[in-house]
Amino acid sequence: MATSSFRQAHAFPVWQPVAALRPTMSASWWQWVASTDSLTARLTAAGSERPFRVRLLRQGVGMPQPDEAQALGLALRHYAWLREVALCVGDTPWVVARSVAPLTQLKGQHLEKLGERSLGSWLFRQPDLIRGPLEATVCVPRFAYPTDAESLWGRRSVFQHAGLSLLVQEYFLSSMANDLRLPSR
Ligand SMILES: C=C(O[C@@H]1C=C(C(=O)O)C=C[C@H]1O)C(=O)O
Repeated sequence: MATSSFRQAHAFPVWQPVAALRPTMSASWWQWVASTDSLTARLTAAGSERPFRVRLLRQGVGMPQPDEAQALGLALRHYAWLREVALCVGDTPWVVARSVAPLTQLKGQHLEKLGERSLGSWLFRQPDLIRGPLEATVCVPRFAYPTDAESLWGRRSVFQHAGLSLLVQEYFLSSMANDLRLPSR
C-alpha cells in the first residue's frame, strides 16, 4: 500500500441531507454516495479481479465526536464503542469508515469479534435492519488513516437492529476516483 504517516484532519463536519448536495455532485458520485444497499457488496463488485478487504485501524471504547453523539442521541462526553476501518480494493484504501454505537446497547452482538470481517456484511444479513436517512458532507474525516488520498465525499446514516443503533460514516477517497475514473466531485 502507498502508505504515508497517519494524518489527522481537524475540520468539524457539516452534515446535510444527501439530496441537498445532489446539485454539486456528479451523477457517477451520486450512484455511490446516495446508495442505500451494502457498500461492501458494491466495492467488491467494482474491484472486479482485485480482492476487497477490510483493514482494521482501530476498535474499542472511546469518546464520540459531538456530531456523532448528536446523531445517536447520546449525551456529550459519554464513552461509546468505536470502529475505524479502511475498505481496500487490492492494496488501495478506497473508503475509510468510522462506526459508533452506544455502549449500553451492546448486548451479545460481539462486534469486537468482527476483526477484519465487514460490519456491512453482518448488518445486511439482519432481517430487521432499518437504515435511517443518509446525510453527506464535503468535510474530511477527523480520524487518522494510512494514505495520502484525499476524501472527496463523506456520508453517514444510523442503522437499527435489535435495539442497537449504529452510526456508520464512510468517506470516499480520491484513490477510488482514480481507479474507477470517477470525476473529482
Ligand atoms: C455499512 C457497511 O459496512 C461497511 C463496513 C464497515 C466495517 O467493516 O467496519 C464499515 C462501514 C461500511 O463501509 C456496508 O457495507 O454498507
